[in-house]
Amino acid sequence: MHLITLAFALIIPLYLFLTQRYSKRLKIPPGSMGLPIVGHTPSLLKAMRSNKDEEWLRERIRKYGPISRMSLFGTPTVFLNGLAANRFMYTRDSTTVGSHQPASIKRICGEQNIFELTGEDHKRVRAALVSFLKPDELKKYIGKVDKEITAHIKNHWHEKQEITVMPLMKILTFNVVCTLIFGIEPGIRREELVKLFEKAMEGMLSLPIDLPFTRFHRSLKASSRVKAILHQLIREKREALNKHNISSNHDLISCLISIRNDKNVPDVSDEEIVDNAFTIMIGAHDTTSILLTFLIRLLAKDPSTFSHVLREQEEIAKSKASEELLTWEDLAKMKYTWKVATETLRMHPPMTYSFRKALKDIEYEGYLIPKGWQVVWNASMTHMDKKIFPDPNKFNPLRFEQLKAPPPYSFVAFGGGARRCPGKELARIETLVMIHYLMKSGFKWKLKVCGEGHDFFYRDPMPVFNQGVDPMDEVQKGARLKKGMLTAEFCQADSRLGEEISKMSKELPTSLEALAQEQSDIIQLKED
Ligand code: HEM
Repeated sequence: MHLITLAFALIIPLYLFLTQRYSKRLKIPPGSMGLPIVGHTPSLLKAMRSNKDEEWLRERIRKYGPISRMSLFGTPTVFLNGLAANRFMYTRDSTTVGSHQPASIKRICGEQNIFELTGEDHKRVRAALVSFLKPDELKKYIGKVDKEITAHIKNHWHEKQEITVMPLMKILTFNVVCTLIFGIEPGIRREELVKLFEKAMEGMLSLPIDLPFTRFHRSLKASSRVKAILHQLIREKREALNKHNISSNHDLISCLISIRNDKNVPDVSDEEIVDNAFTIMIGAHDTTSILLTFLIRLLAKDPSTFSHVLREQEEIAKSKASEELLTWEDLAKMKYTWKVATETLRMHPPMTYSFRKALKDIEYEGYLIPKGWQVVWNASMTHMDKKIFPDPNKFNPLRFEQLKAPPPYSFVAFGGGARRCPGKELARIETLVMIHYLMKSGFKWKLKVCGEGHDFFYRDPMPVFNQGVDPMDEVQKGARLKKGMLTAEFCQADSRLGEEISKMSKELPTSLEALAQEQSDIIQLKED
């Protein structure tokens, strides 16, 4: 009898709790859907293009709280913010949230790109990419990266008084990725690809309206040309592999072609290879070039950090013969330099927005995220949360030296969870090798004034540098540069610059080297 009473005493409250919980009608988050069709897209893109998107989002948070609804890129969207939101989104399983990109990205990168794949397909393609990008495998390629970087410095930095950093970093990371991912040697094909990729990038975050005058249309055209080249490349590599002219670890594409499942059939289809090689090229070269540009800029502004990095790199250089290539063990010694890079990523993460799609109704913080809606969050807003990173506007690499690591999902420059960046190791290798050779070559650099305004970059969707930042007094006063000292200019390698090049010369430069040279010449000429 006592047992029956006890059972009722437990079961009835549990029943009431559950029925109340699920009969409670969850509310859709507060907010609005903005203008018909375009929703909030133009307003957010405008804010990004004037580097005010965080302000724009904070205004929403002030108005509606950390969860609100809006309409972005033609899709009903829930915007989430904060550490709890990062944790929530990165730890959802693949049956609750699917990866999802704005329609423009999906169309330009292709339906089979890893960001679009879910469940088993995502696991399979990710595993194939990781088999090439994992540290144990990448160790073998440090020599290749080393050679690309020393050649780059020799061609673009030595004996120059001024350089434009961003376009050069793009050329550098493009070349590294061309070697490692595509296995394409320098030449006409690389040159065609670099231009096509830049064009494809321009329409990544745009309204997907495919009309001849839209950015989206131009990007789509560029991406289909790239994909045709990639299909041709696959045919050539397959033949070379069959004839044993190259091995399966020659580059990422050869590796993907060679992976077979337990039924001995190719594990990754040609479409998947093309879409993912394309996506990786965009993800890999833009992100790392942006990290390097901000890093060079921050080093120019902080002599004490500069000399600390210099000491670390000199120690490593001393232990090596003059032409000896860097090794995995050398990179492991560059601990301080990587902390400086990590702090750079905290302050200026190249990728800030993540997109997912609710695959079922989701309850979050008492609100309903309806099935089919897009979820967007600016994960790296936590990088500037003073409760997590005290004095967040201060560039302080030592914060990553302290024993207390930031809480999980607060430092998210490389994302988190099942979709965290598999290219982090390659980005680390490129960054450390580049900084090593800049220091070893004895360069020092100052920022050069070449424009007005406080905002030195904006997002489109990746950071683009405005011309002219942080004037250095000595340069402004016209002090002479010491011999051998480089002035790092941060100028935009965008279409405006392209237009100027076209105006000055009917014939565009044909080689990448010439392109870089032209860009700095133009800046030189403007100053004259
Ligand atoms: C500084 C350099 C880099 C940064 C800051 C960066 C950042 C990120 C972030 C934030 C994500 C997650 C996006 C999300 O959750 O929505 C991501 C994913 C990804 N990244 Fe990177 N990345 C970098 C370099 C690279 C490189 C060098 C490669 C390839 C060689 C690469 C390949 C990828 C791929 C394939 C994904 C998708 C992973 C998946 O969905 O499973 N990234 N990256």
